[in-house]
Amino acid sequence: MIAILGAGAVGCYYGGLLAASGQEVLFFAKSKRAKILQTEGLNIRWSTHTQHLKIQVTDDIQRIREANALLICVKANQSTAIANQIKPFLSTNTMVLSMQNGLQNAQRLSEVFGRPVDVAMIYAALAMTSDNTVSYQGGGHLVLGRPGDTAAHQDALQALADMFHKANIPVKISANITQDLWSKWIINCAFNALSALGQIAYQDLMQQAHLSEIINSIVNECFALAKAEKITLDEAAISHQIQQVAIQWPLQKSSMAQDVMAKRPTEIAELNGLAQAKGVLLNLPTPINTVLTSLIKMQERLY
Ligand SMILES: NC(=O)C1=CN([C@@H]2O[C@H](COP(=O)(O)OP(=O)(O)OC[C@H]3O[C@@H](n4cnc5c(N)ncnc54)[C@H](OP(=O)(O)O)[C@@H]3O)[C@@H](O)[C@H]2O)C=CC1
Ligand SMILES: CC(C)(CO)C(=O)C(=O)O
Repeated sequence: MIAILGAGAVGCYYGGLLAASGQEVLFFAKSKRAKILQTEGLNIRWSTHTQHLKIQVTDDIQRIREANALLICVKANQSTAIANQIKPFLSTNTMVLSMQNGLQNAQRLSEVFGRPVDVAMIYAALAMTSDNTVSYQGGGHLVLGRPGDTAAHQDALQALADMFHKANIPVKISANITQDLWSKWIINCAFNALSALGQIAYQDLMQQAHLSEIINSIVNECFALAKAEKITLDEAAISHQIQQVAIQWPLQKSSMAQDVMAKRPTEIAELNGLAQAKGVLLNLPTPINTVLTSLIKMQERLY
């Protein structure tokens, strides 16, 4: 059984596609959402039509013990709490995959579980538009890896890749997971907080010269942090990907924009807040990441 922990945008989209491919999937959700999903089913809203799926859902965390694969789809700021909650029920054979943004999820989860955890970087634009509807705005491919990987772990990654391939989800196993994690993290630092503060979609964001200048500054601060940590990045490729975000997902607002709109705690500490923290440690200036972190924290105080 594939366990989907967290029936939000990412959990519902990827879990829904895995279930639609005929694989056994059990969604773990909080009781209100579990009830709605179990009785009314899950909708995936594509641009042309809405796909309706009957799915299996529970709020009984103990059933994690039945899982062959566990996909962690809660926000990164909930990783440690949820890991402690499920640890007593997690079988030693269960493959664990973090499907979250941020640089620190695998390390956090593996510290609690006492074993390695794989990560998936998600290049998709998704949003919940009701308790049982996820709206797809584009993309969808995954990049998988295990931080600190050695060849011995390739079988587990291949098994996870096969699981996604069966559902026609494009997957790449990373040749350099640290580099890929940083690249995705920089993209999130560039867009998530700005989109949240302005409740602005990526196309509108990039069309405004003063905002794209801020994005350049955020990215340059992150590049300097990477250099100081001796992480080799393909800076031109990341800058290109940043331009592509507005082209591929013009109407998407970041997952942080969705959090602010719903008055939920954000992942700011994992994104621009982490850049700020790294800057302090490395004695490097990160003024723009620091200001964005403060502004998002002020938003959170207004809830
Ligand atoms: N949305 C997107 O397009 C993308 C998101 N991501 C990343 O994916 C990760 C997931 O994001 P996303 O799906 O958007 O977030 P959502 O907030 O939509 O989903 C997270 C879900 O987990 C649930 N949850 C939290 N704690 C528990 C718990 N103890 N038991 C069961 N369920 C729980 C939440 O419920 P509740 O809200 O009630 O707390 C919520 O439904 C994040 O790291 C995000 O940055 C990455 C790429 C794209
Ligand atoms: C890929 C992207 C930028 C899509 O919106 C995302 O990761 C997020 O919103 O958190």
